[in-house]
Amino acid sequence: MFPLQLILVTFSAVCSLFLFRLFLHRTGLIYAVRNFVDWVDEGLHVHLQLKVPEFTDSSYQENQFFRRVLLYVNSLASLEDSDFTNLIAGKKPNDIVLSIDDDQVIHDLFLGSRVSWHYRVKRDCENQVVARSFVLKIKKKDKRWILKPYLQHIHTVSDDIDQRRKELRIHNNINGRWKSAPFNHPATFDSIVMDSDLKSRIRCDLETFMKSKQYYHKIGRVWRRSYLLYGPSGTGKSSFIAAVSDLLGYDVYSVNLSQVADDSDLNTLLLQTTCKSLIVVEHLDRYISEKATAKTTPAGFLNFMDGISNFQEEKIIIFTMNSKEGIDSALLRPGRIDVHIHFPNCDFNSFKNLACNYLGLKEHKLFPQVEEIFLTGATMSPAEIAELMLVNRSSPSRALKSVITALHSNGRNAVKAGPHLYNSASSSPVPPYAVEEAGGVPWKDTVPKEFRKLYGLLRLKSCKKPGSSDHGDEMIYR
Ligand SMILES: Nc1ncnc2c1ncn2[C@@H]1O[C@H](COP(=O)(O)OP(=O)(O)OP(=O)(O)O)[C@@H](O)[C@H]1O
Ligand SMILES: [Mg+2]
Repeated sequence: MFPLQLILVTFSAVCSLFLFRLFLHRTGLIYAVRNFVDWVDEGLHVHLQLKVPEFTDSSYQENQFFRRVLLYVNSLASLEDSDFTNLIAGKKPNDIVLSIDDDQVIHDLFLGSRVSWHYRVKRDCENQVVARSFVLKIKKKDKRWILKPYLQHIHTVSDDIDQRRKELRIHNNINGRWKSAPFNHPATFDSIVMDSDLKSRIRCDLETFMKSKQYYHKIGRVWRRSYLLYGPSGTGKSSFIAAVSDLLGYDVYSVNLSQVADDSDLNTLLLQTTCKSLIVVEHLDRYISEKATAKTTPAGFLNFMDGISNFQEEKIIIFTMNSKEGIDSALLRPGRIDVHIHFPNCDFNSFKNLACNYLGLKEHKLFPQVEEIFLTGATMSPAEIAELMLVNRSSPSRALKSVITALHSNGRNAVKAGPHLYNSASSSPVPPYAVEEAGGVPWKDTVPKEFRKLYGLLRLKSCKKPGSSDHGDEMIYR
């Protein structure tokens, strides 16, 4: 009898606690309780107040730190959670941003310590702003260990916001000089169709890189990262570069190697690039195969890559190729290329993503038919499929039928041409959208043995072609 009573009492206590919590939440009382606890906590500590005026008193010059604090405070999640704040139009169309209101106090948590920002605005009799300032309030006991890192943190965050907001530019080399223009490519990380797991790994890799200055310096490496994007034409490599530029807020320096006069020209161009930029060399395989017209020497090109690797801080370098076959392994070795990303032709999954993006379709009665055709080994590039969807967007059924017809004829051609390397998942030696850290061959674990054997044979054959070895000692263009 006794244990039953105990269970009943415990059960009713848990239920009452739960109901009480629910009541607090529903009525907003929990908010009042939290405010009260904060108020008591504030009263129990001695505080230090630091003023950040908009203008310096002496010379009436703009205080750059005020601008940084304004950016920082407006980005705080606690502003979103506050009782009242301003909504204003952002710089991009349809962009709405939060902005702190006169006399508002916003709290922030840094290294476990609570700090607050009070936004003070002085107005004249015509309601015009005369002076603005922020007052930072921190506990005196925390000052010694949080103030310096906190101010540094504000610098970093505001830099990051600045970087994302600035107008992106693309620089192209013409006659030994960079010519720049606004870069308004619409591709974003969300609009790129690729395996979602791989996409988030790449996004994470890029974002980690951005935050790793201190780590790189600690291990004595130059803060830069290089990527190789390889795959058939029209699979999204250039769109991906635009998406990376949009994600990081980095300008693009697109190196046109055929416009480079010689090695020293290439070197000078490199020195003229700014930090926080993407250096892009597209279609490197094509340039390498045109040995006769190449104006840089192999050593000059390796110097260019090493120049970025050894001296150029806060840069991302992206190379694109249609195929890695026949490329000298010295060019692709770890340290020169950190990450290899494969861009394959469409499989059924990427087709479905394109159908969702371009036609707004999540399901359709023709999907099983499309899947069957993909299973036969037929494939097309995302660019080809996207184009068919775009022109037929007013009728999704017509769009799908045209994709089916095109896949059928591609499939027939593919059968006539025999197996080729970059096909859908079933016939490709490299899984769709593979990513390899330099030196790694992850697909070995996932691809059936027979395909690896077949790929081995194909590689052997292609290696026998003169000058096509990717393991050879000799340089690939002379
Ligand atoms: N993975 C993809 N996701 C979304 N759109 C894509 C993708 N691949 C291609 N497209 C569409 O096809 C067009 C051409 O793609 P993109 O220029 O990026 O291909 P690429 O791989 O750079 O080709 P190339 O090797 O010929 O330079 C893009 O404008 C885009 O609309
Ligand atoms: Mg391209």
